[in-house]
Amino acid sequence: MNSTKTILAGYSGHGYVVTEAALLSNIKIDGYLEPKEVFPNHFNLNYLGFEMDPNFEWDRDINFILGMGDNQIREKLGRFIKSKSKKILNIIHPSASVTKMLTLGSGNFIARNAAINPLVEIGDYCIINTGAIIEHECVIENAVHIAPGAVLAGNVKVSENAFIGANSVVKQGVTIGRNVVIGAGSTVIRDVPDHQVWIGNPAKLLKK
Ligand SMILES: CC(=O)SCCNC(=O)CCNC(=O)[C@H](O)C(C)(C)COP(=O)(O)OP(=O)(O)OC[C@H]1O[C@@H](n2cnc3c(N)ncnc32)[C@H](O)[C@@H]1OP(=O)(O)O
Repeated sequence: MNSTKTILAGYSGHGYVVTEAALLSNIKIDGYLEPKEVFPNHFNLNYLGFEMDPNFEWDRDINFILGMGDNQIREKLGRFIKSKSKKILNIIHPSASVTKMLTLGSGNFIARNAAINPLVEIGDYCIINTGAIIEHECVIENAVHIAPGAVLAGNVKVSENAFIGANSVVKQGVTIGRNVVIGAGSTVIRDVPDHQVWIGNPAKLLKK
């Protein structure tokens, strides 16, 4: 009998979306982790404490699901969980259309109606959100969030911790730097250096 528990870390807005996708994928969630019990408890999950609590029992047989939307928090927790030699599941909504020719790390979430074409590489702890389109040969590094409806044309590279805003478009071959934020509805036609916020069409620097 398999006694491995599956536990969701982070049970609020984004966590609800991940929870629904997991349940639709027939993944049973044994409970959630938060600093405090969450009300209302929309999915009637069991409260199992907080992973940063010194009394948390790491020696149990646990697989984790990451439910937090913030890139840096998600990456930090993902690395911490891995340091405890625990597995972090990828959650893929059953309606997502995902190539078999995908290289995928762990702790990722691929949301409802996302589309991912061949030869894409995705690292760990990423969110490919609702209806996002990831075209051929894109490379997405760790802890990236591609927000709902965003389109990455072919051969785009998105570096660690970047956030590509809702409904934005990134032209083929463009590289997005680390910790970059692309504002909602932007069209990015040239490379964006690390640690910058760009907006508009064509996208331009808002701030560093
Ligand atoms: C499931 C989910 O919900 S996932 C989340 C999806 N959410 C998104 O995609 C939102 C992405 N975030 C944004 O677009 C934000 O507006 C940011 C990060 C680009 C900028 O945020 P802030 O730093 O707070 O900027 P702020 O709101 O002060 O605006 C600064 C200026 O930029 C303009 N601006 C802000 N965002 C945008 C945008 N997306 N496109 C065009 N102009 C913009 C503002 O009008 C303002 O211009 P002004 O100075 O002439 O008045």
